[in-house]
Amino acid sequence: MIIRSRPPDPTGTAVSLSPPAVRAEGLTVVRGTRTVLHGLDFTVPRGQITGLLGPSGCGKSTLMRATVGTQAKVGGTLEVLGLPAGDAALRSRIGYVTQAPSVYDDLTVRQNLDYFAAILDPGRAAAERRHADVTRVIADVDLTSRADALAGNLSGGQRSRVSLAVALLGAPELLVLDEPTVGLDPVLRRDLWNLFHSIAEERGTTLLISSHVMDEAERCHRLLLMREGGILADDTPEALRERTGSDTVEAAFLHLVDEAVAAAREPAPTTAGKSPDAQPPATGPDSREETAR
Ligand SMILES: Nc1ncnc2c1ncn2[C@@H]1O[C@H](COP(=O)(O)OP(=O)(O)OP(=O)(O)O)[C@@H](O)[C@H]1O
Repeated sequence: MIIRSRPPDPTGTAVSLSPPAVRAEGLTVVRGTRTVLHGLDFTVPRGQITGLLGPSGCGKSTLMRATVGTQAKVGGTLEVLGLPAGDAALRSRIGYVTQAPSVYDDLTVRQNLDYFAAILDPGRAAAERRHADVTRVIADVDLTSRADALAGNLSGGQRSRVSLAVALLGAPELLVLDEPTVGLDPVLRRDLWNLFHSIAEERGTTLLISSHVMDEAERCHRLLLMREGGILADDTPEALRERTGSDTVEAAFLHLVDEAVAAAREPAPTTAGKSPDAQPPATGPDSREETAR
């Protein structure tokens, strides 16, 4: 189990010895015949919660799939915990929750977790450790009282939390959560965000969490704001609000969209900037776009 007692250092100085949790340079992804991520540059610092926000279809899930190594046709540089994304050594170090809960309906909550724990940490010798890990993650997601209920008899929100519990097994260093709070009531959403913060602060885990609910942005340490397959901003919520003179991250986002649209209307500068609207055509002759991992 990897538990880091050192709290995240907002200056980044104390963690500078380890590579960032995620480092992307010129990250490009092609899905079908379309380029859906256009040469992204960003880093995700360790031990913090980074929110990945943007409208539906902007590429959040694609970026997450690339990060966990399940996306084909990924070009450019993408390093995760210092290794190339998709490296086999990363499998036990990353927890990933997709948008659709992936649990067996005909097994109880505990049986689901026992099953996944046995894959992650097999063998009789590990039985006691597995039992403790399963009990811990069920408590983490507040499902102890439903541990013996069939997953198929749980509510949608409870099933999502079983998926989250699976991702927490083994205490991964990086948790990638694709819209974990979608469809949850406000109380559960608040409780889950409290859990995310305690995981980051007490265990030093890095969380990359997508959402298209802008009020969740305020709960993150850092934000990657996305639009149309590009990164519109990479900053803290406070800095974004300050920079744009906005009261909320949502207003800051809209301000940045307006800026990007206005910039795209201006005559092309000599070199393209980082704005997605200033990128060359998605199907340009960059050979990296066709490189499958
Ligand atoms: N299997 C696929 N084949 C081709 N294109 C796809 C596929 N899946 C997604 N896309 C396209 O890739 C782009 C990015 O999709 P993605 O699912 O990453 O967006 P998203 O920001 O996660 O959206 P949402 O918030 O609705 O989940 C979209 O334009 C989408 O149409």
